[in-house]
Amino acid sequence: MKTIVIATKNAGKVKEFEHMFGSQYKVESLLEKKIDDIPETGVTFEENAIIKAEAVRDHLNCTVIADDSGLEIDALDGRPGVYSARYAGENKDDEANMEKVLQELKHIPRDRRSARFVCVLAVALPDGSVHTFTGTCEGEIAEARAGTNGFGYDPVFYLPGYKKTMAELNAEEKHRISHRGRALEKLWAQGRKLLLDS
Ligand SMILES: O=c1nc[nH]c2c1ncn2[C@H]1C[C@H](O)[C@@H](COP(=O)(O)OP(=O)(O)OP(=O)(O)O)O1
Ligand SMILES: [Mg+2]
Repeated sequence: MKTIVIATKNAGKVKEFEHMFGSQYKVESLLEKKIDDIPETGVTFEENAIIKAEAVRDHLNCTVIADDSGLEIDALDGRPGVYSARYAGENKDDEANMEKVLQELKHIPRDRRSARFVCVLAVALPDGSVHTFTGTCEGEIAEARAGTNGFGYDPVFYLPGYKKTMAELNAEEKHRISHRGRALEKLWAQGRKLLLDS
């Protein structure tokens, strides 16, 4: 089976990529590789995805996919955005991040709680090229947490069409509509050749 390296230390992402790449690839991640933390110095998801993919490609000399993603809340002018992972502090605490968002939106009514998840996948190839694919998922910030599936901000991300939070969907349902699922769908449609040729 072919191996694909995902430049992430986020166990929630790894689980989703294992699910989505399914039977076709063996997924490897930075959880089992000795690579120093890569400073995410970009100001866009695209910049950070490229930084992570290129750093690991340059280290391992193989095709690498990186995922930079986060939550944009309209009432907060797009925050936490690229700072989603460290919104409540350097230790990347999902619970504290959700609490901060809920507090900031405490007095914001339902019709002004719109938000979206954004995911940019960057594929860095050994030939030096890099290719990006973007997916988004529209929703609202719930008034309280619900659900235990997924990771990150999923318990506070409400999908009006499903009357559920992202954390109340099962893995298949999430992948069908999520920012990550949609970005991967584009990679699959437009960039699959990149993976097959590398
Ligand atoms: O499907 C998702 N469901 C809920 N929350 C999500 C999702 N996708 C991203 N998120 C949140 C988690 C984290 O707060 C931030 C990603 O930050 P981001 O820098 O891309 O990832 P990270 O630092 O956790 O791991 P790494 O850079 O090693 O891939 O957005
Ligand atoms: Mg990160």
